[in-house]
Amino acid sequence: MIRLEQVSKSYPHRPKPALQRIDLRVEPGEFVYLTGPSGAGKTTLLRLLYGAELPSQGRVVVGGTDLSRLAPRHLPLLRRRLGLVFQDFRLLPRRSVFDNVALSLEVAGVGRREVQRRVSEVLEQVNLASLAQALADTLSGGEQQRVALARTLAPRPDLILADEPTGNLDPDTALGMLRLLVGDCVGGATVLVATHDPALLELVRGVRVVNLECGRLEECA
Ligand SMILES: Nc1ncnc2c1ncn2[C@@H]1O[C@H](COP(=O)(O)OP(=O)(O)OP(=O)(O)O)[C@@H](O)[C@H]1O
Repeated sequence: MIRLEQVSKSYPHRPKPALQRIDLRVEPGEFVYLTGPSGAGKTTLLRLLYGAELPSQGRVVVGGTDLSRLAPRHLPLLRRRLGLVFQDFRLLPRRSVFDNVALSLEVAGVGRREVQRRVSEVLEQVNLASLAQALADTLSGGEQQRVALARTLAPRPDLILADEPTGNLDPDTALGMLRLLVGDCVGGATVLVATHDPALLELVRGVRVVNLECGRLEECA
């Protein structure tokens, strides 16, 4: 699903590269934690995977598409197969939970009936069915983050990239969120979760951990 070959990324006016000669393979359906201290290059790596940055050297291949060569006009097509989860999830505050999730399908051209069906299904999965008609800004932080996750899951992405998805959540709520990302509701998608928080790694065990230190990669047992 993901293949990075000798990928380096340097930013202008920065003495050190953000990423150095990274090799990484992630198989379809795999769940991977991407860890490392602040500034190690986690966000940069994710940005390369959704085409927000180009590598300075090396190849970035996502779902068979070489992003290092992709023309910008083809990016929207690739992004349709991706689901992004950020700490700053930006819901439409005065719209209902249902509408916030439905929008992600409507922009993809999904018909009304199918929108109804899929939004209901995904709200069940993230345990928000009872709040479907609530306005987004009346929800708790954890509930809002689950709406954001539902919005990401509804179009059934092949690859989910999450950057500090539990950043603002208390440990119990963070665990709930991670269980969703590891569980059935991602529908077999490949999931990459970036975090600098070691406590998060304790929450879900038995998953692959890939560690970045100063732009270099090491696999942890
Ligand atoms: N747009 C940019 N322009 C210049 N330098 C950047 C840019 N984005 C990131 N960097 C630099 O690249 C390095 C890696 O940053 P990055 O945000 O990828 O790290 P991170 O591991 O995600 O950190 P954090 O956990 O704090 O979010 C840092 O030194 C950062 O200052």
